[in-house]
Amino acid sequence: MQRWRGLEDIPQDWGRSVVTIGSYDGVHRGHQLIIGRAVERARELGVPSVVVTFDPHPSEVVRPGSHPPLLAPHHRRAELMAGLGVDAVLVLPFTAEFSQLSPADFIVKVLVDKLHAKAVIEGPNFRFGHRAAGNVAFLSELGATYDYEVEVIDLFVSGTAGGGLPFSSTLTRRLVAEGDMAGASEILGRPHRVEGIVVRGAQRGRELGFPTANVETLPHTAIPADGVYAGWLTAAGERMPAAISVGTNPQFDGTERTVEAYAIDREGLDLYGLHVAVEFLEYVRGMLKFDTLDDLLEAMAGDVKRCRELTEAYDRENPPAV
Ligand SMILES: Cc1cc2nc3c(=O)[nH]c(=O)nc-3n(C[C@H](O)[C@H](O)[C@H](O)COP(=O)(O)O)c2cc1C
Ligand SMILES: Nc1ncnc2c1ncn2[C@@H]1O[C@H](COP(=O)(O)OP(=O)(O)O)[C@@H](O)[C@H]1O
Repeated sequence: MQRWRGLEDIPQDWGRSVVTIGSYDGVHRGHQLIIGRAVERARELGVPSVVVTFDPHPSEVVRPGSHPPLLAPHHRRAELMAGLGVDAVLVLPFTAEFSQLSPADFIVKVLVDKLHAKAVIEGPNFRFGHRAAGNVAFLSELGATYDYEVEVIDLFVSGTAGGGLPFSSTLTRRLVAEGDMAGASEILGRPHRVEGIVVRGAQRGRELGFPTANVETLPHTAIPADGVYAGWLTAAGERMPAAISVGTNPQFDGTERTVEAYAIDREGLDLYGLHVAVEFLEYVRGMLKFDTLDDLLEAMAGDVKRCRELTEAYDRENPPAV
């Protein structure tokens, strides 16, 4: 898959293509349907498929300080898109100047002049151009002039997550913020994951008998609500069942909010400085301040047992693809 960081990275001799445009944060199941259809249509037409996305998130430029928490960093989105068979991802720097482009100018500058769009695949709520004034009706209208077709894919509505609301990044962010990881997984099609470098903490975990890798997450990461979670810690290509703690460690009167993962039954790991991923399967309990340290230790032992059971059950039901 090709990755372009701006319009100037598109090869000069790039021919016609099938394009889909969006933030696609999280590449959730609704996104997967649209992107999957773009890949399929591209194959039918015998041309490559291109996903166009933005960095930073457009809302940050339109309303500074409003950058939403992200479900997946761009490199992870690219990995997921490559997995869907996408041929190229174009990440457009979303500048103040870019945000001023009218819907018609956006179409001409990006879709027509650069990507030579033959087909554009979007969800019904796609908006683009200055003040988000462009919609799929306008996009279709200009297709007659510029020789591209437009296909609109229905929004995916979930069974239960978020009470049956249409799948969206906003809904997924809300579920993550509430600690509803099962709901988030249902929309994403996989457990939510955060990543970053393992940094030093209070060096207390080892004394408690549960060393925890403290993960310095990337800016704007969607971090689940404070609490204890079952999930996995992936380091150096190995995915290990884990008990995860998110919070300020009230037991020790901490103030910094951390994401820490104890790889269950693993001893002697040295993870400092490694880039790791933490996946959240299920909420186990809230962050508490116990009366005694022994009470915390007893609770942690119970958490670990529960996390082991939950991750084992998940892996039994979802055997990894070979
Ligand atoms: C399974 C699990 C449950 C935890 N529960 C709590 C808790 O209820 N209250 C709390 O203050 N800290 C809790 N923690 C966080 C620990 O306080 C923290 O991991 C420990 O202080 C080590 O911190 P360090 O990695 O900075 O050394 C929990 C950690 C784990 C792994
Ligand atoms: N089973 C394990 N799970 C997580 N980290 C482990 C494990 N075993 C050893 N480690 C190492 O120990 C470190 C955590 O120990 P801890 O005492 O909590 O120190 P810190 O406060 O610096 O996180 C991790 O960063 C990792 O390098």
